[in-house]
Amino acid sequence: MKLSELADILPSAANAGGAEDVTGVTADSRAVVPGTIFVAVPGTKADGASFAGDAAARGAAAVVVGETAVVGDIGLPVLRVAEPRSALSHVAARLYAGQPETMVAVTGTSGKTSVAAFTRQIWEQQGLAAASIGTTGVVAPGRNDYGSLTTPDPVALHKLLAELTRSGVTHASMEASSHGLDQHRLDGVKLKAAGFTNLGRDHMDYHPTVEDYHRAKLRLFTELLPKGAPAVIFADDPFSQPTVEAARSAGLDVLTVGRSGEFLRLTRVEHERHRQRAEIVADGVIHEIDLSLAGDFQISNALVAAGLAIATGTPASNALKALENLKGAPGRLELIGTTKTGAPVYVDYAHKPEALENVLQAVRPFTTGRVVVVFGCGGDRDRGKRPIMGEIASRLADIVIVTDDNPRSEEPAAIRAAILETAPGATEIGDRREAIRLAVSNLKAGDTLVVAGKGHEEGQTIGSQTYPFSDHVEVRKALDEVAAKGEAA
Ligand SMILES: CC(=O)N[C@H]1[C@@H](OP(=O)(O)OP(=O)(O)OC[C@H]2O[C@@H](n3ccc(=O)[nH]c3=O)[C@H](O)[C@@H]2O)O[C@H](CO)[C@@H](O)[C@@H]1O[C@H](C)C(=O)N[C@@H](C)C(=O)N[C@H](CCC(=O)O)C(=O)O
Ligand SMILES: Nc1ncnc2c1ncn2[C@@H]1O[C@H](COP(=O)(O)OP(=O)(O)OP(=O)(O)O)[C@@H](O)[C@H]1O
Ligand SMILES: N[C@H](CCC[C@H](N)C(=O)O)C(=O)O
Ligand SMILES: [Mg+2]
Repeated sequence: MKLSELADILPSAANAGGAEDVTGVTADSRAVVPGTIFVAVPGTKADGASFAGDAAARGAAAVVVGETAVVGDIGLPVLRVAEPRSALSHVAARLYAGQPETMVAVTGTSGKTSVAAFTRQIWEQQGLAAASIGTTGVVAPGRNDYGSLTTPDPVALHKLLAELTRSGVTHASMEASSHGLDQHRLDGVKLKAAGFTNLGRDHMDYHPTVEDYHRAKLRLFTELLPKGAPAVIFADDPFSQPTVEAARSAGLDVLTVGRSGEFLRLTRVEHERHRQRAEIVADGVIHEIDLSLAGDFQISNALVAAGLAIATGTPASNALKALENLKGAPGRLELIGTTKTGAPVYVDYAHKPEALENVLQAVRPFTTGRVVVVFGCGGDRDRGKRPIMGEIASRLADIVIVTDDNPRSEEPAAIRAAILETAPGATEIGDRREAIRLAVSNLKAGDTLVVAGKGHEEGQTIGSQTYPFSDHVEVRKALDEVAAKGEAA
């Protein structure tokens, strides 16, 4: 593609010269090869513009910078745009062309991974070639890649979307993180619909205020969805109303779901041990649905997913029927096993206050004994959530074991101490493996154990090293050990 063919995205490209072919785009000068457009974005640690010379030396076709960036004479077209990150996304979408015909995105503090996975599963059950993209990775026909970012950077994202499209995928659901929205990673994605789950405390290390955080999430509705497109909004959250208002003023077709929802109204829930029965009214018709998932919050996620599927063409009765076969996303209130006496052990990804609160409340109705929780807080992340999570754990669990969860560059004991400040009765065991062993070995009939914070993760990051570690594997081992001891005794 010629540079001038990108003139609608990069206005100054029209007369920049540069006859040679543009072969790619990147925001990292180290990834430049001859023919690449280098987009200099202002980062948290460095200003991309300071790498323009490096990009030129590696053969960049042109450099895209913000309006005020300072770039010396590098012998290349320097194209100025108002928002380099947005330009990066649009150029990536053009160069790595091809997107599944029906794409939806979901945002919210908690539930994104679950909703993205559920939406894919509903589509799959209709016989559609569907994919989901997010924290736990990419799942598509014949493909299950472990993930890293919740919303991939635009270059990786568009390469992926193009690949999925080539392999025949027509439907894709993706997570829109607040970082991703704030950094314009989704600006080049053509969305048919979007969903909102809830808003709680998160990423206070990145966003200055909760309002700023909410505003970043709202971009999905106010800037990315085309006018008239459906916005599926969970109705029972404190932030539902402001989200509905923002979506309405952006001219979207607002579809609310939940107990106070109008599009899908939840009228009754009966909790059973590892499943629940829900009554959902859609367009005046009552549907009785048996979900094989535990937790009220999973019903909320299932409703948002059903809303997205219906809004993009799946008949309501099919979408709701499909909820009966949903499988939870890996590490989201995932039942790993039970002790000999029947005490269930769950692995869950709750690593923020509202999530921990929800998961502990979710297991209470079917716990006749004690609720036991093992958790920690990540290092180099929001410090403010530590005492909040300590308080929640001691209020909602009967036994609290505070352990490590990716301490990263911080002193692990100091992280634990910040949690323990508000969880005075808790037991402190830094070694996560030991913490899990102790918790499992003390379980009695009627108890429920939740190992929270790492979910699907496969590593424990201590300092700058990531060691293989999986809650799933450790719980399994602990359950086997306890069973073996029981037999030996
Ligand atoms: C905090 C954050 O969001 N960082 C993102 C940000 O990086 P940054 O601002 O720190 O970049 P920087 O180091 O200051 O460098 C500025 C620019 O110079 C470039 N550079 C740098 C060095 C060089 O030699 N040449 C060069 O061109 C860098 O590639 C970058 O484009 O811009 C980069 C390029 O777009 C992103 O890749 C990077 O995401 C990193 C990988 C990251 O870890 N992000 C996490 C926090 C994240 O996005 N998480 C969310 C939310 C998860 C959740 O909800 O829990 C997610 O969607 O996963
Ligand atoms: N709708 C919900 N409301 C409250 N808590 C939820 C909800 N859905 C999930 N959770 C809790 O949050 C955890 C993470 O869920 P999920 O991975 O689906 O959310 P996410 O938004 O993708 O999170 P992340 O941003 O960390 O990837 C779950 O393990 C559970 O504890
Ligand atoms: N995407 C989140 C995941 C946090 C998971 C938790 N295990 C932790 O390490 O804090 C982050 O990197 O902040
Ligand atoms: Mg996620």
